[in-house]
Amino acid sequence: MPSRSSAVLSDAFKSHPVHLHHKHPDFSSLQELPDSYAWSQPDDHPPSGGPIFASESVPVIDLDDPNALKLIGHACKTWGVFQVTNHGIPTDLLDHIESAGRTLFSLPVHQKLKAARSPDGVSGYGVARISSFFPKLMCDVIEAYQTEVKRLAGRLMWLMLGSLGISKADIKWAGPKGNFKGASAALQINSYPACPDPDRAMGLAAHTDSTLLTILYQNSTSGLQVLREGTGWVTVPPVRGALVVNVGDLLHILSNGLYPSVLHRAVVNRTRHRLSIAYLYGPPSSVQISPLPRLVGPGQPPLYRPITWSEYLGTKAKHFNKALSSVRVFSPVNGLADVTDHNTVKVN
Ligand SMILES: C=C1C[C@]23C[C@@]1(O)CC[C@H]2[C@@]12CCC[C@@](C)(C(=O)O1)[C@H]2[C@@H]3C(=O)O
Ligand SMILES: O=C(O)CCC(=O)C(=O)O
Ligand SMILES: [Fe+2]
Repeated sequence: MPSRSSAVLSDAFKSHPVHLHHKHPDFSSLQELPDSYAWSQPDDHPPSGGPIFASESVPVIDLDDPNALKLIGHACKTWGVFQVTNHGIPTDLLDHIESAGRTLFSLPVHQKLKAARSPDGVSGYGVARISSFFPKLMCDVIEAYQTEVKRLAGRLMWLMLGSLGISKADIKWAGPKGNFKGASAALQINSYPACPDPDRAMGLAAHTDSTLLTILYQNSTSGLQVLREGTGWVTVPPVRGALVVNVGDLLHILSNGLYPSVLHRAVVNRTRHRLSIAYLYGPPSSVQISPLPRLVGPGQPPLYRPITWSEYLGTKAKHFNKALSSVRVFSPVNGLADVTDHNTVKVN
């Protein structure tokens, strides 16, 4: 993570430090799920031993496909998530990051704690910041970074924006070369140890990312699930060499709700360790994100007020899954809840 990015992001948490006082168990030696990790959401949780089989699956898009722009637009509108192949990041490099992540997580707990993340920090070893919103613990860890995906993130931004009819002239903050040079980002490595009681545990609770987009590498153990309206939780199966792309809350705002951010979570596996690496990508610190003028008009008022990434992260740290609706300015006349608001997520 460039130091500039981390300054931008850590500023966001200065006023919302998260104090999580708990032990870091050595998962490799645990035979039973500790009570502090036992969740009680049986209805909301898949049975152990396999992915949910849905009739539809998350689109896998070949970036070399001449129809990639159209396919991406459709995926953003209908799923909020898709996988990409032929993205230009060599599989060898992905294997390399995975083994670097494994090496980090296999260190003894006391060594990992030497790099513990502070309550108002962004990087370091620890549980996800959203843990403070849940009474039970998740098997999740934060760590360092990689930068090769930045170029891919810029390319995906133009594909996603292009599919909305937005051109380089419309996004001044992409810089004179249009390469989003000033973009901020955080790289998070998540480790989900094998769990003796996966039906009662949670890897990472349901959330949307506070980003423009997130690029996620997952190893060969499945666990990522996205919420699909009318279907329920759908597993995003690992595809060798592919990367998952999530629409985040800031793209939701920028697109005036046309590309809704995707609610997702990670479940754990009884026998297999799972690793994922999330590249959380957002705008430069000074940029106010608001619905793009091209996407608003007489029949389509701007639905969200302007907000910087740092301010949005602060809002998320306070309101969690109600953050997006707290930024919303225009309420539908029929008084119905916005289907794209994720404020009805059940917690224990
Ligand atoms: C830039 C960021 C987004 C994030 C908070 C962070 O500073 C770095 C970690 C990100 C993450 C990953 C797991 C889920 C999440 C909600 C969390 O607790 O930490 C996201 C945050 C986010 O997108 O709001
Ligand atoms: O591990 C996963 O698949 C999900 C990780 C995630 O959602 C995140 O880091 O924001
Ligand atoms: Fe996420």
